[in-house]
Amino acid sequence: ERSSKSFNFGAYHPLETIYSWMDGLVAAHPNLVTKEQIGTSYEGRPMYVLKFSTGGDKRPAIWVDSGIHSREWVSQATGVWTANKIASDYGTDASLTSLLKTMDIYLLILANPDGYVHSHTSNRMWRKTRSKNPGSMCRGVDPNRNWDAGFGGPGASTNPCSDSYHGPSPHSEIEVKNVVNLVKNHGNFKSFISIHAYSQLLMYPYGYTCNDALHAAELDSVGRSAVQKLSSLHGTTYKVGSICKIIYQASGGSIDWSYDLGIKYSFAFELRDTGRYGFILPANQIIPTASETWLALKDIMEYVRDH
Ligand SMILES: O=C(CO)C[C@@H](Cc1ccccc1)C(=O)O
Ligand SMILES: [Zn+2]
Repeated sequence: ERSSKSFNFGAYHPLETIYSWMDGLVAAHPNLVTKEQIGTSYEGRPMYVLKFSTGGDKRPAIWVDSGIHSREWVSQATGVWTANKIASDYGTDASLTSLLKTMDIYLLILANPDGYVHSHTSNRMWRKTRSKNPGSMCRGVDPNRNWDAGFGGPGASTNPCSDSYHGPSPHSEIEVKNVVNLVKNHGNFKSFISIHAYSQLLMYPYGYTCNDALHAAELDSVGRSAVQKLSSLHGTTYKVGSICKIIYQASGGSIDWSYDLGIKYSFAFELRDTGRYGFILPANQIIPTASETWLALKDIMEYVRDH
């Protein structure tokens, strides 16, 4: 079977390839990485988180998810590269090693597995889940409008055929429910980071309102520091701000839910680019994108570790 050595991080891979690569990563780093199934998707596919831990029980933890919107392929590819980076650098990168002495990292690479398969096999531009909507020919709920945070408010659609359809009720989507259950049962997450593409933005709550979050000033300064590190690698420029102010009002978003649950350090990345290729980012930009993004992720994680 393919060892993780020969894996091409600079390509977009189908679900099965990513899943078998995950098994290879776990096998190669048994004292650091475990794979936990957090549930299944609507169509019955397993949902796996990679847990990076050096011990303890329910240590303070950092959540990172990618691929909640299936068409944003550089997001899932960045998740794969990041998983490998953490496993490879543990033990040599002093800062990461010290972080993993006291904290755990949970990484959900394929947050929307059904949508990801659909975007590979049927419709490259598919964004939502693949659930059936009663009384409609249109499938799917926007998993980033389905969280119990300003649910159903402005910035989401009531139309099942819309790409921002919020669904019949909060957490109606099993893919969302699985994450909600894990995060609530764990109870010790300090940071919740969701990776999207594209626009080159680092955002913090809120999306459901343009009123400032209590910790907006702190989150803004953490964000600015992180994007400075990001830009230092290839000169890629990002904007920083609250979701509502920097792009648009969006209700039911994941990081609004995590923030209101008390997970202060909640952020959403919008990776490359700014519209030239959009969702169809050439594969030769995966590694540069993931590499620069890691500098920002690491900066945020170090801040969380130290505060
Ligand atoms: O998918 C997008 C393209 O990645 C933009 C994201 C912006 C967003 C991100 C986090 C929370 C709420 C909205 C969205 O509309 O859900
Ligand atoms: Zn998105």
